[in-house]
Order: sequence, then structure tokens, then C-alpha cells
Amino acid sequence: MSILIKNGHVVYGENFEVIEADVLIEGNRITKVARNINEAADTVIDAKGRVVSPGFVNLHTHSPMGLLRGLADDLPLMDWLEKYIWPREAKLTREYTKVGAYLGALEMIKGGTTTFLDMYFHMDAVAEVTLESGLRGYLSYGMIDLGDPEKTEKEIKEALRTMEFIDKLGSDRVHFVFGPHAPYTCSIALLKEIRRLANEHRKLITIHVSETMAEIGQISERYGKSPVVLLDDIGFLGSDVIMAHGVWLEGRDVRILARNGVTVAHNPGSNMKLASGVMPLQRLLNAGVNVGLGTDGSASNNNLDMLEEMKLAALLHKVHNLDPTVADAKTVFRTATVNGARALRLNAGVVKEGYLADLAIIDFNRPHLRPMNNVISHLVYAANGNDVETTIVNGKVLMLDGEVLTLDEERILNDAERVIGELV
Ligand SMILES: CSC[C@H]1O[C@@H](n2cnc3c(O)ncnc32)[C@H](O)[C@@H]1O
Ligand SMILES: [Zn+2]
Repeated sequence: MSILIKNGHVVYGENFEVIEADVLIEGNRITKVARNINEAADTVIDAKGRVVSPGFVNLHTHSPMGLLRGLADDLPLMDWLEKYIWPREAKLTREYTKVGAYLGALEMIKGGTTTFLDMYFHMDAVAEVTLESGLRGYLSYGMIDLGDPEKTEKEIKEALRTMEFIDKLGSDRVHFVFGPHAPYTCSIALLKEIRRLANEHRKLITIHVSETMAEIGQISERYGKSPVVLLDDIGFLGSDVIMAHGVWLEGRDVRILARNGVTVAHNPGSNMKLASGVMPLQRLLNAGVNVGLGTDGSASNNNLDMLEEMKLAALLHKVHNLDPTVADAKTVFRTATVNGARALRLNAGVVKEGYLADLAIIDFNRPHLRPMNNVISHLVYAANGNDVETTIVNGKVLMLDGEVLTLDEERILNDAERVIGELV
């Protein structure tokens, strides 16, 4: 199958140069970007007045948590988790989680997200939804053993069951990732075993690390070191690790992350809402650490809008540093696209010949996106998810002119409403 996108303003190449061009997609790849492509194609999309952008890579989320949106706001992380979120999650059956996953997938497609890295429960159900939706999903079952050896074994079993389920799907879009929740909820034994299993099965690992000051205090009390030093000491870190948050980092931690090639997934919306703190973006980038962008779950953000998240990232670091030159638009745009793809070892995040055809077409025929003086600036500072008109993943159109083609929008919204009525 082929798709020809005509007359767009294309965010082209690794440096995001904006050119007026057509884009030809054959199979799941971008094969040609040039003016006036005349080849015949199965689908032709007119992108006049539109911007053809790399699709967004949400490098940290909990996609089914949209179900819990608005049920517990204005709280610090540990109160939020322990008093409100975990008791509700304890009631989440596979069916409920699947409804949440549909809601999350729908929201992501509508906002131009093409790839997401997820951590949650019932991930076999999330995998089914991901497959059906057409999205590219990196899915981890979130493990928590709280130092109980019986739980350690159970959690590893469930992770391996999920891995087998996802691997058996044989999809080039749906991948299993190991997901120990955090150093404060996982034992050293669990973390070491995950490192071993990730090496054995050649899988990525994702984990929450150094999110709050409370975590730093807890880990320092328990182990006498920072979470990053702890993970380094047990040989957990590597270029296959995507660490969510990384808010509270000393100079030594940053050097360790750089030395090990760890990626950090930045979640500015969640970090601000839970008042967790400000990730040292500049220090990480200057040290050569790969930084991607994530929304975290919809119960701490409270949406999955990567365009909005870019603006939050840019503004947060400017005001924190009292320096408007920090976190410029291109740097932030890179975190939301190519850096996320790099972390997942994915040849995506760039609109260029040979890259995977994961694209978002954004309608710029709107007052808040005119005049088109600076496309990247508009994407970061002026646009939001509602401006996305068409989403393409792996060479397949998931949303065309605002209509999601792979999922039943009305059914998903009704199911979410019904399920939450049963849950709370
Ligand atoms: C074990 S599945 C994932 C687990 O993580 C919880 N969660 C959501 N957001 C955060 C966050 O910012 N820090 C730590 N944990 C978080 C989610 O509710 C699930 O229980
Ligand atoms: Zn999280």
C-alpha cells in the first residue's frame, strides 16, 4: 500500500528544516520527499496549509489511567498513589483496564502520538488494544514486590507471561519491555533478576527513578546512597534502560547516567502537578544524556497531549532557570520525536527517506497557527492535540481528517463512562 501526501509544509530531516514538499510512503517507510511527486498512490492526502510532522513518541505513560482522570488531584505523589490511586487500581479487572487502554489509545491517535512506552497492569489486554488501534506500543507490566520474596516470584512470572503473550502476537508494532516500578517499590533481588532477564531476552527496561525528594530520602535511609548510585552499584543500568522522571539528580548521578547511556523520560506536566520538582534538563543534555518526553498517566497530567507537553517542558525550564534561551523550541521538539525513537531503538521520529512512516499532519489553517512565521515554534508554543488532523503509523492511516479509522470512538467513550460508574 502507498500513501502520497501532497503540498504540505514538511518538517524534514534530523534538523527539522521546514520545506514545501510531497511525501511518498510505500509499505511502512517514507520513500520520497520532494516537490511535485507524480507517482500513483493508493491514498492521496492533500496537506495544503498543513504541517507534516514526525509523529510524537510518548516515552512514559500509563495509558489506561485515563479512567482515573480527575479522581484525585492536587496531591503529592505518595499521598496520591497510596490513598487514592492504588486502592482504585486494586479493583481494576482486565476488562476495566482494557476499556482504559482503548480510551488512552484513542486520545493518543487524536493527538498525533504514534509511539508510546507504557507501564501498567493487564498488559496483555493493552497489547490487544495496541494491535487493534494501529499504534506502536512498547508495553511493560509494572512490577511491585515491596521486598516480599513471594511477590518477587509472582511479579516475574506475570512479566514473563506478558512477554510471551506479546512476543506471540508477532507484531512489528507491539513490543514487550520489562517494567520494575521503582527502586522504592522493588527489592534488589527483583531489580537484579530483571537486569538478567533483559539481557537474556534482549528487551528494554523502563523504571521510575528519582522522582521526588521523598524517594531520595527513603532510598538514602534504606541503602545510604542515591537511587541512581544504587542502580549503578547493582549493575542495573545500561543503554537499554529508560528511566522516567530523573528529577532529583546530583552531579554524580548525571555522570553515571551519561556513562551508562541511560535515557531519561521527562514528564514536566506530571512533575509540576504533583509538585515533584524540576528535572535538570540542561545538565542532562550538556552531559550527553538522551532525554525523551512523556506525559505520565492521565491521572497526574491530566491528558496525553504531547503538543501541550512540549510547551510545558519549554516554559518550565525557562522560568526555573530565569533564562528564556533555555529549552528552545527545536530542543524540546527533539525530545518529543527523535530522542524518544532513539531510546526505543526505532528508526522513526524523523520525516526523511528510509525512516518509518509515523507521521502527524497538523492543520495550520487556524487563527492561533497563523501567520506561519515559524512552524517549529508554533508546534511547541501555539498548537495543541486538537490541531492534529491525520495520524499515520507504520504506513497506515489511523486518523484521517479527524476521523479515527481503527477504533470506534463513540463506543470507547460510552464504555469509559459505564465502567467508571461501576468502579467508584
Ligand atoms: C505498577 S504499574 C505502574 C504504576 O505506576 C503508578 N504511577 C503512575 N504515575 C506514577 C508516578 O508519577 N510515579 C510513580 N508511580 C506512578 C500507577 O498508578 C501504577 O500503579
Ligand atoms: Zn509514571
